[in-house]
Order: sequence, then C-alpha cells, then structure tokens
Amino acid sequence: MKVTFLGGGNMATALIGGLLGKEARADDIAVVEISEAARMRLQQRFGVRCHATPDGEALAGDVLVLAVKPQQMREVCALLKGRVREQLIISIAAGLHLADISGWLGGYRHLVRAMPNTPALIGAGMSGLFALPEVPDAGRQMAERILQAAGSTLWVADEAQLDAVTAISGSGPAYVFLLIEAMQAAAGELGFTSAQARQLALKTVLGAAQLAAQSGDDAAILRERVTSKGGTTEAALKVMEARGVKAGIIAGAQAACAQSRVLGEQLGDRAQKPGDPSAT
Ligand SMILES: NC(=O)C1=CN([C@@H]2O[C@H](COP(=O)(O)OP(=O)(O)OC[C@H]3O[C@@H](n4cnc5c(N)ncnc54)[C@H](OP(=O)(O)O)[C@@H]3O)[C@@H](O)[C@H]2O)C=CC1
Ligand SMILES: O=C(O)[C@@H]1CCC=N1
Repeated sequence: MKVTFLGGGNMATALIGGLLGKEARADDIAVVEISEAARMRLQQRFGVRCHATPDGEALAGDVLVLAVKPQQMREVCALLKGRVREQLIISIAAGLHLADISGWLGGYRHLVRAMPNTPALIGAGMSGLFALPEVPDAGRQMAERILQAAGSTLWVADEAQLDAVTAISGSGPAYVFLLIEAMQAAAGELGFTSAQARQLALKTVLGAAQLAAQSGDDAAILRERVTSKGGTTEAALKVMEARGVKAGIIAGAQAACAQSRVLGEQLGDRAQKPGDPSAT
C-alpha cells in the first residue's frame, strides 16, 4: 500500500512511525511538506520520499492522508482538486467536516475522517474513524489498516462523535503528559533528582495504566484499593478533590469537544452567515 501524507508535522510523523515495519516500507511512503526543515527531519528519521509540492509522483499513492492544520486544509484541497481519481483520502484534521472537505475537493466522496493521537508513533495510538457512505469496503479496510498499524481503532456511526473522540483520545495524551509533569514536579519538591522523579512518575503511570487495562475492574475500584482508611492516598485525594482535579479534567475535555465543533463551524462553508438563510 502506497501512502502519501500532505503535511509532515507532528501527527504525520507519529503515523509514519506506526506504519513503518507493519503496513509499509519507507519507499511506500511519500510526504508533501512545505517546510524544508521538516522534510529534512522526515528524510533522515524514516528515509521516506519528501516533496515540497504535490507533484504527480507524490499523488500516485493508493491513500492520501491530509495531515495539515485545520486552518491550512482549504488551501491544500485546492491543490488537489481535480487531480484525485480513485484514491482513498483520509483527513485527520480536528473539527473539519467531510462535507466541507468534499466541497473543497470539487465533490470528491472517497473520504474518511480519522482522529488519531501521537502514541501512534510507537504503535500505541487510539483512533476514531468515520467514512462517507460512498467509500467502498476496500477503502474502509485500507483506512483501518493504516490506523491499526498505529494502534487501536473505533468506528463511529455519526461524524459528530469525532468531536468527542478528539476531546478524549485525540487531545488526551496531553492530559496524561500533564499528570506526568505534575508528578515529576511533586517528586522534585519532595527531594528527588530529576532522573529519580522521572522514573517514579513514569513507572507509576505506566504500571497503573497497564493494571487498569488488564484488570476486569473499573478504575474507581482500583483507586479504592489504593486508598487505605486514614492513610496517605486518602489525604492526597481529599486535597485533589478540593482543588477540583477530576472536575477540571471533565470540564477540559468538554472544552476540547466544543473547540472541535467551533473549528468545524468557523473553517467550514456551512457556517450560518448573517443574512444567509440557506446555510445550515
Ligand atoms: N498533534 C496531534 O496530537 C494531533 C493532530 N491532529 C490533526 O493533525 C493535523 C496536523 O497536526 P500536527 O501534525 O500537530 O500539525 P503540524 O503543524 O505539526 O503539521 C502540519 C505540517 O503541514 C505543513 N504544511 C502547511 N501547509 C502545507 C501545504 N500546503 N503543503 C504541505 N505541507 C503543509 C506545516 O508547515 P508549517 O508549520 O510551515 O505551516 C506543518 O509542517 C491537524 O489538522 C490536527 O488537527 C489529529 C490528532 C492528533
Ligand atoms: O490540539 C489539537 O487541535 C490537535 C487535535 C487533537 C490533538 N491535537
């Protein structure tokens, strides 16, 4: 399977890392990236072919992955319009609706919208997927193979659910990294060196996540097993509860979901413009 990425930034890098050695070799992957520094980085790191513009060779792949920022997507689609025939196109942009991307591509309908995350780089990603009804089974399978090379997948029946997927698993690694940062900072304040703090924080997060994944019990039950009556965990959780840690995470995820919707509305063509009764 030949895959071309349009945009070679953070998320394309993570997906390429997942694909290599599983679904593709370096010469099956091409990247169109405007930044010379980014092209050099990708070439050195993965040995993939890099192009500054989407020339004919770059667009010859079976699958095109649109991996530019949402604000850059309209411009990239204009470059592709009329030049794609049979390929499957996967957009990984937050918020953008397939109806808008299809419109920018001149009505092209072999489109899948995916929301991956950066642990894709080590094959431990989580991606939500949605396909337009015109995408044949073979296209859905191709999208699934690409995203499964990067980790786990979840198809959603309604495209709007991808805003919520973005809020949980798309942005979610940042919430976990924030937890790790906070635990390391706490360990530093309690007297450990930065190497010791890193070891204590990382191994704890990793071990707890593995236990939660392997155990049949809910996270709440696992938390209770750590929390002895009158003990240290109880003291910690009381302070965290008073500072609104859990409520803050829930509110943060809701804000991410709302921002995904805002991006889709602001950058898409279907936003209700004042005085335009036909817009929906
Ligand atoms: N980062 C993440 O964790 C996730 C990101 N996403 C989505 O993935 C997409 C990419 O995000 P991310 O990788 O973080 O962003 P990046 O900014 O790291 O990557 C986008 C790259 O595309 C380049 N670019 C811009 N315009 C063009 C063009 N016309 N042709 C070729 N390349 C171009 C950019 O260059 P320049 O910087 O010079 O503009 C940049 O190097 C976004 O839509 C985002 O919503 C989805 C899931 C998770
Ligand atoms: O922050 C963002 O908008 C992108 C989408 C999900 C993760 N990063």
